[in-house]
Order: sequence, then C-alpha cells, then structure tokens
Amino acid sequence: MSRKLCLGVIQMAVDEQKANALKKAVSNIDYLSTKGANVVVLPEMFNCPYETLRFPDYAETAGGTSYQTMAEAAKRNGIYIIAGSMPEREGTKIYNTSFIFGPDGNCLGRHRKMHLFDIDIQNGQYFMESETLTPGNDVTVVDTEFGKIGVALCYDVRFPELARLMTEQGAKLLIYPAAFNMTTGPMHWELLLRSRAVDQQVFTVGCAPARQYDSSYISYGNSMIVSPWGDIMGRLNDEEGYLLGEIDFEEVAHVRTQLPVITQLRKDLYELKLLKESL
Ligand SMILES: NC(=O)CCC(=O)C(=O)O
Repeated sequence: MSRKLCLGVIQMAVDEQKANALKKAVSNIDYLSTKGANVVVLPEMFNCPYETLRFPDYAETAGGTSYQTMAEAAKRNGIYIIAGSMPEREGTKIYNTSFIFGPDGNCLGRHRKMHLFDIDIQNGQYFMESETLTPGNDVTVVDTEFGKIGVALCYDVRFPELARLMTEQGAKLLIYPAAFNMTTGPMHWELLLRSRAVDQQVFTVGCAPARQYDSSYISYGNSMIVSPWGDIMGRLNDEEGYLLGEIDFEEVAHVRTQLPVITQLRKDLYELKLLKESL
C-alpha cells in the first residue's frame, strides 16, 4: 500500500532579479512544506524572464546558486522539489532544465526540455527557443517513496509519445513545469493536460508562472492538477497562488483495472521505441 502524496504547486510571477525570484520560490516552498506538502513544483524558467535572448545571461551550470538554493530548501524541509526549470549552461550549450531534488537535498534527476518551443502563429504567439537553447535527449522518471514521477517541460506536453515513454518507465504522475501563452493557453492547455492524463491513465500537473501583462511573454497561468480520470482536481486562475492536491497512486491502478486501455495496447502490432539517449 503506497502512501498518499501531498503535492504543492506554486504559481509565482517572474521577477527579473534572480535573487528575488529565488527568495520568493524558497518562501513559498517553506510555506507549503508547513502545510504538509511532500513534493513541491515550481514553474518553467522560475528564476529568469521567459525571453530567449536573456537565457544566456541568466544561465548557470549545474551546482550553481539556483541549484544549491533548491537543494538546500529540499533538505531543510525534508521534501522533494521539482525545481521548475532554469537556463542551464554546459560548455557552449544552454538547456531549459528542470532539476529534481530529494528530501536529503541530493539531485535525483534532471530533465532537459526535449521539444523546443519554436512556433509562429499567425496574428498570435511567436517564440523560437532554438535561438539560444539546445534540446535534451533523455526521458526523465525519478523514483520516490510514493512512486515514480515523470518530469517534462511545457511544450513537451504536446507529445504523447514522451508521456507514453515516461508511463512505460512506471511513472504514475507526470509533472510539467510550463509557461503557456495567451494564444495557445486558452485553446490547448487544459485540453493537453487532460488528454495526457486520460491517454496514459496517470495524474498530470501543469505549473505555470502568474500572468504579467507588462512582460514580453504573457503566461496564461491556470496551473492545474488532473486525475487519471481526467477530472480537474485543482486549478488556479491568472494570479499568484498555490495548489495543494492529494495524489493517491492507488487511483491509477483503480482506473486501469476498470478501463484497461494500457493493457489493451496492441503491442503485437505496434510499438514505441526509444532510439537513443544522452547524445
Ligand atoms: N514554454 C513553452 O514551451 C510554451 C508552450 C506553449 O505555449 C504551447 O502552446 O505549446
């Protein structure tokens, strides 16, 4: 019998001053820990404005200040932290990276955004992450005392293949730190999170920055937690705030027993294969 997990989702506004962003993230983490959260999630690029040309200035290597601050917050509170994402520098490359820390402060895993957000919507959102970022190649699933958690970033949610690969590695909760925008957010954000929950029969979570109309990229907000049935268990609007949700991994088995699509996959006819990792 697995223990239930209390999940905290932080929807915070971007602060251009990295030190302020870190301070705000830590005070929210500390607070949600006092409320009983075992796992806390931050938004995509929580320590940096979401602007491609500024990623190089804000980038840090693994082990840098932002990484250390998150590791210490995890250890001090004895909780897991999915540290949203931050620009990570390695050599000449910059990745959009989510570091995942365990209750002892150790880094359990790292997801480098696999699908870069390069879109150009007529009369709508334009964004080219590939101007400054390099995509990652690894599927990220971490083991916790509650069960396995898959982590991917924002635009990655549009790729059911990645959700399937995480699910095949045993993940029962898929967490997407994200920053959808005012063009695609109202159209697709809820639809995608609920679709991934229903097609993989897992919990899904989207954690976004709060909406700021004076920034060059306006986040849709609307952080949410979705059950394996596709129900929205909790949802924020556009402002700063937090969600606390109870995740019972037993519910995944309960749904899959009644509606056994995962076992009904025709693996004799088709398969999804991971061709390479860690290029
Ligand atoms: N930060 C992102 O990857 C945004 C993804 C997004 O808005 C979308 O429509 O997809």
